Amino acid sequence: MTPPLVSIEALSASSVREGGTPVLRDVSLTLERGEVRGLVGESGAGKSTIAKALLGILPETIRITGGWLRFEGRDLLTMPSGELRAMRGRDITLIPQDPQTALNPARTIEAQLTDGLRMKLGLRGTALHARAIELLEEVQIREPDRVLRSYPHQLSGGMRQRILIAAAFAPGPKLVVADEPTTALDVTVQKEILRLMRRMQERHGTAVIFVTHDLGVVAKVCDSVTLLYAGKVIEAGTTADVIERPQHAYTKALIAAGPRYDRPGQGLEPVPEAIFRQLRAELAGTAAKGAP
Ligand SMILES: Nc1ncnc2c1ncn2[C@@H]1O[C@H](COP(=O)(O)OP(=O)(O)OP(=O)(O)O)[C@@H](O)[C@H]1O
Repeated sequence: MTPPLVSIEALSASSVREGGTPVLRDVSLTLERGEVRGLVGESGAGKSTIAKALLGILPETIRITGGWLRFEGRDLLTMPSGELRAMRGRDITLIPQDPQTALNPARTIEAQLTDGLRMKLGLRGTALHARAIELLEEVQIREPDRVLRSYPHQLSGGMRQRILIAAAFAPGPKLVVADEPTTALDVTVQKEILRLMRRMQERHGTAVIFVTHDLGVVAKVCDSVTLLYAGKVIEAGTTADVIERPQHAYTKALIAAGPRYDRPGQGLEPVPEAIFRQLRAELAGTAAKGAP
């Protein structure tokens, strides 16, 4: 039987910097080929830690204390670093949060876009240039020749994010990790970028881990969702199930808190303090269960 594309089993991690504070608590999730899964939670929930673990770029100050992280059945945590490096940027790519800082201000778009194509796909010369043009056309950038000659500061945030999306899909990856790819953009541009991401994902059949704090974004682009709080999975399922029939009080409160793309103007209730008390009690229960 083919293993899922990504399989995370009982993954636990702690922060060395914060005196051993748990960062992930027994997190399990799977991602099938072509599936788009939202990883949702507020700041500090552990979303980026999971994303970084998948890309093999966890900082030394975060230590994995248990569990498995498999990609096509192979454990990424024990994979030799050379293999992991070869896989990163080819089989697993990243769309970063902030298009402003992700691009080098001193190099043209063409120089940056073609780096990956040269290294990962071995393209050279006119074939390289032609592929760069094609990529920009695919993300609906007009005048791609001019854009390739530009420097990042000459382009808008939305244009820069389109370029990073093109770069992430260029090597034909099996998995794209999108780390809050629309947070730094204004609302109208956000919607365009979400539509573009979904179109690219469908066209290429790529699986996506979509990191976001916004359930509205999940409703728009994700097939499934895993909701985290303080490193623990609170609720997971298909997007339709979780949004239409949330089981946990925290999920219900987040949905009420909005913003909801499908119900503009509704919501915006803050999450009640009683729900955070309940979450903290549940976390204390987890810690007690895990203790020797
Ligand atoms: N480099 C690091 N070293 C040690 N601990 C870290 C590091 N980065 C984050 N942490 C801790 O790990 C926990 C989870 O952080 P993480 O960045 O994964 O959350 P997040 O859900 O992605 O939040 P955000 O939306 O703010 O990015 C937090 O308690 C944080 O303090």
